[in-house]
Amino acid sequence: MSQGTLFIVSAPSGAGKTSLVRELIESLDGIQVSVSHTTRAKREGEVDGVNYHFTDAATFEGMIARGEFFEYAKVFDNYYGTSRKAAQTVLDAGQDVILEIDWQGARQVREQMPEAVSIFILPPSRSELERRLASRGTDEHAIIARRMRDAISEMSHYDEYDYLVVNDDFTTALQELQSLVISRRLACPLMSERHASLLATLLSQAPGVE
Ligand SMILES: Nc1nc2c(ncn2[C@@H]2O[C@H](COP(=O)(O)OP(=O)(O)O)[C@@H](O)[C@H]2O)c(=O)[nH]1
Ligand SMILES: Nc1ncnc2c1ncn2[C@@H]1O[C@H](COP(=O)(O)OP(=O)(O)O)[C@@H](O)[C@H]1O
Repeated sequence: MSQGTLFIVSAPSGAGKTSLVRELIESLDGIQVSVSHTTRAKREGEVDGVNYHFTDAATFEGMIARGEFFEYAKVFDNYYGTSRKAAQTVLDAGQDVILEIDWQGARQVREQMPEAVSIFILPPSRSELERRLASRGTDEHAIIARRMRDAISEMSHYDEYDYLVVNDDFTTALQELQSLVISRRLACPLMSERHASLLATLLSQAPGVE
């Protein structure tokens, strides 16, 4: 079975990547998001095993020691990481997989899988980023201030990515993400099995063709 494509999606906190990725996987078949592990506290409404695998630091460090992470990093003083199992299970099923990770994790993934496609999502302005962080209603003022400070260093890595999407109008940004996934699927070197068998038929027994 052919392997799916691995997409990396990064953005400063509050830019809208979780909302966009959720809509993207609902709107397209054959694509899933990998569920990360984290040591950060669960927010109201979040479900263990769905939004994240919520773990304590000792468990996370045990997984690091056993080499169970494909990538991991410390972000806002907490550990976040993608287990090898989480990403590989989806890819082996022939599905595309999205990793919602920070720039440090993105670097680790590119080293191991240079064919991964990376996308950076930008907010339309700093003030709108702050407004979104506040309007989400999930974080205290101090946490929002910390995320705003770290947003600039996260965004400074934009040029390590293959594509940039500005999340100003949500529908436009979603359409751009859909186009990136679809165009990757149509790319020749990643020919699907359907295209491979069509081409085998078209190019075989071609009587009279030089
Ligand atoms: N390296 C890495 N970063 C992650 C992973 N999961 C999430 N992150 C990063 O951690 C940041 C904080 O995530 P979170 O606390 O859920 O806040 P949110 O992005 O504002 O929803 C995100 O912006 C991601 O960039 C992961 O598995 N690996
Ligand atoms: N294009 C957009 N316009 C206005 N609000 C948005 C847009 N995209 C996302 N949001 C809102 O901004 C907040 C942060 O989005 P979220 O997906 O949680 O961001 P992230 O995962 O990048 O931290 C949420 O309340 C979300 O509904």
